[in-house]
Amino acid sequence: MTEALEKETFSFQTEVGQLLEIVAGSLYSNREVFLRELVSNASDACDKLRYATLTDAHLAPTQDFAITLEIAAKPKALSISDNGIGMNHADLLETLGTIAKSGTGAFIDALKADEKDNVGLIGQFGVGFYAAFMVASKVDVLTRKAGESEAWLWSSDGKGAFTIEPAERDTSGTTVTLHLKKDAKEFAEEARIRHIIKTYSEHIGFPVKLGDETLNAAEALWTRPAKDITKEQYTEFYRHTSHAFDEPWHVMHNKVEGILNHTSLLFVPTVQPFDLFEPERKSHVKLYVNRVYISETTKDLIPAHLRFLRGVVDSQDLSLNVSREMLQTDPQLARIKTSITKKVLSELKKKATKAPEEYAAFWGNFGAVLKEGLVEDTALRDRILEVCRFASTGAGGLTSLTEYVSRMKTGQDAIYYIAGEDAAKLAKSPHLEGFKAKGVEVLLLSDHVDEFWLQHITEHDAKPFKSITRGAADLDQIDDDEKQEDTPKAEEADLSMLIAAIKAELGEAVKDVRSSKRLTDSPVCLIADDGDMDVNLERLLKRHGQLEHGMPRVLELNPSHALIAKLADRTKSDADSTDALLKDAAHLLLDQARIVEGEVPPDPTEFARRLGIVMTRAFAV
Ligand SMILES: Nc1ncnc2c1ncn2[C@@H]1O[C@H](COP(=O)(O)OP(=O)(O)OP(=O)(O)O)[C@@H](O)[C@H]1O
Repeated sequence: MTEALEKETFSFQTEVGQLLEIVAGSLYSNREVFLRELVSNASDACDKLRYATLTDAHLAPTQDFAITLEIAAKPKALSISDNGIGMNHADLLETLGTIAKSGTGAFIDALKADEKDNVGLIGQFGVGFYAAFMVASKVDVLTRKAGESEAWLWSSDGKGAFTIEPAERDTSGTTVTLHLKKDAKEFAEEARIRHIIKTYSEHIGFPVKLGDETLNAAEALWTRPAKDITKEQYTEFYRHTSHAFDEPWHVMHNKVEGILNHTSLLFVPTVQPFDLFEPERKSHVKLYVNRVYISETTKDLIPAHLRFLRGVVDSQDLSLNVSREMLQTDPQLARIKTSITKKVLSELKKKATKAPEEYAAFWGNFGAVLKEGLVEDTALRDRILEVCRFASTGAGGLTSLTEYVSRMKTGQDAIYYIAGEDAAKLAKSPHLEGFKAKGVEVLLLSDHVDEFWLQHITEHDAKPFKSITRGAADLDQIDDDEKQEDTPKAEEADLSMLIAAIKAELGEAVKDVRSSKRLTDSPVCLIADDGDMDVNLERLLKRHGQLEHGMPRVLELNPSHALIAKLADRTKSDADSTDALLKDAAHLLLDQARIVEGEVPPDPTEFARRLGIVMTRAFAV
């Protein structure tokens, strides 16, 4: 028997402690949202119990599901009760002392880094239950889990610790009592509470009561015809179901009738949810069967690459007895999933065409997620590619592949791209010089996922994708925008001698040394040889420990650069293999190319020594 008869004291998980300090201390302009958070939790608890009664009818509460508010005048307090699933001792320990939410660490770091925007950040994260401490100096949670006989009282002043002790409760469910802070007494006024519920909780599926009065419509919003629903009502519902604070960027409310009836009310958020890039890649759309909540976070309903969606899907045609485990193999659900995915993609396509600027904001938030679908959803790959947008060296803003192809030059037979970590840095890469000079557009791919979909999709519209940091850049066959001025170049023969000398000096540090066609301003750059792994992919794999050593790269020299021309000249006139300055220059050129790529020279001391020598020579004149 694990029952504890005494009052026990526990410390909050460190992150909760930090969070509570901020929550309690912040002058939150919008702090009435605490009530929405607690009503949401109560509604979730009712949803969960209703689901549990499907398999165990004994668990059903004696009264209809409802959320009941009570106000105490002296001392001022507000309580929120539900006859939902309730919590036992283990649940309390697990949920009301810790934050199980993924992304918490990153969130706390962001809070620490940006003290000014605490409030905005808290809004994005959604503090859930802990929002109670914005208005309460002490919070009591009296709860009894459905199917169990013991009740528990959880209590805390939000200052580092909480207590749990055995208690009495006649029925299962939870009552959260807020002992209001001095400056939060307004939340013990009926009119204020009535207004808050109307504003924030009008359309949740359960009645919220104050005395005999029901304060909300208590009708699942998605069951109403879209034409009767206002923008504000959608926003309220979005915030409620997803514990969000932003406006939805886009609302999709669809009723599909026919072989497989289902209604979906889906939202694309305006801001990135915190757990977007967590490894679990959880979906947050709630599945209902005929208005009975079944589950959230199921990949069987929403593919991982649409995990930014929030909202609900309700179908009359799924079996109510479907267990969460059985969802995985339910063919009906698989069909709903495909239908929703197609619908979302077609809505995104419309947005991308009609409102490209708005779409750019969406793309900035969720493009990297959506592109995961290029790898995972082979059936809808083309449709996903259609709504993909890319930064490029072209006409500013983002471009689609179709637009890119329409701008390709005569003689250009590939879709050129450069991949790296940061689009702004990529835009300055020396590899682009020759392409810019010719007016050939290059896509700037800066999401990790880009390297992976490019392994699967090798061409678009019969044009192959080609990395400009790998293999030869054959720009000669592409028509020039305008005739290039002929810049003086190192003589072919001299250049060959220089190349041979540098190759000999650098040895195995490089795979080869070649004359470059892609450089116009920079003296050198590094590329991956044809058939070798592209530079950025190699870097990513190394960082994730999936690759120990990279391949040596090819060092390209710009024959039109004054430095290279001088060096070539020097090799000719002084073809002495013991020329120390030339040797230093060879290493410096390689290190320079590495630095431009954001890498550190492997031997910084040697690099500094050589640079010192060369600079001394330069100033000695
Ligand atoms: N009224 C309640 N009845 C039963 N369980 C509850 C209740 N309130 C909170 N809980 C439990 O505590 C957990 C934590 O609640 P909290 O509001 O902090 O986060 P959440 O609801 O899981 O996340 P979010 O608020 O971001 O959706 C809930 O997931 C639930 O398990």
